[in-house]
Amino acid sequence: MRPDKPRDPVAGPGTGPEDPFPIRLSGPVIKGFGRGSKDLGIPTANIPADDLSERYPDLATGVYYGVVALDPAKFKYEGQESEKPTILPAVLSIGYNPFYKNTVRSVEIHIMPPLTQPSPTAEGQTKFQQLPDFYGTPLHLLLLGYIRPEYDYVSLEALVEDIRVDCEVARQSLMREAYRCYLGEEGTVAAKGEEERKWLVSF
Ligand SMILES: Cc1cc2nc3c(=O)[nH]c(=O)nc-3n(C[C@H](O)[C@H](O)[C@H](O)COP(=O)(O)O)c2cc1C
Ligand SMILES: Nc1ncnc2c1ncn2[C@@H]1O[C@H](COP(=O)(O)OP(=O)(O)O)[C@@H](O)[C@H]1O
Ligand SMILES: [Mg+2]
Repeated sequence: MRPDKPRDPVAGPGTGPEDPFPIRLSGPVIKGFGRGSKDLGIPTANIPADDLSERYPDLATGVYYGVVALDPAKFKYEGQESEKPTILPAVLSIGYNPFYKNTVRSVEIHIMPPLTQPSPTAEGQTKFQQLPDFYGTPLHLLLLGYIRPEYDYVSLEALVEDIRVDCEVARQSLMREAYRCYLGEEGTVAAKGEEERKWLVSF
């Protein structure tokens, strides 16, 4: 069960991602149990978790933050005109969803709006970003940090509120100079994270 204590506003070292991060994960967006949008109002793009245990046998289950890109041949983010994919902030869970007692591990990614836009999940708000569906679209994900373990919750509302806080922790963590460069925004140090950014947008 979720421990009853206040949450840290950021996660991971301020100096930038530390071993084993950044971690590259990718795959086509597949169907999950359909609970994200329907039960929680939080859509999560699921990608296959099959080769995780082989590639990262020690990767802890839990909640992570990172950045994602979607194949522009199949999905364009609002306002995106060119074939250059938009890199967006993301928060995700890797695990068994103890609240739902899943028996297989899943990777579920909630894609957030750019950091330059106001947060729709600031305290007191629960307007998680809802995009048009993009099932089947190839997705590249760069894991940059670990936030917390997965928990069971006393109620659905408690789970939703903790995921809202995860979104804020992810945002604040990614806002830091040493992480923001992975989003490839103007004004950030271009050289840093360049190789990872190149991989992110190559489909
Ligand atoms: C940031 C984030 C944190 C999550 N944390 C938990 C958690 O602590 N416990 C849990 O049971 N599920 C957690 N979930 C998973 C949700 O329960 C899951 O996304 C939901 O069941 C949707 O599943 P579906 O994609 O199969 O429809 C989390 C999801 C996200 C995106
Ligand atoms: N902000 C978002 N983040 C992730 N997926 C989103 C988002 N907005 C819409 N989607 C779409 O919603 C789908 C996920 O909804 P969800 O209810 O979790 O269903 P499933 O159980 O099939 O994963 C994604 O596969 C994607 O097509
Ligand atoms: Mg999902």
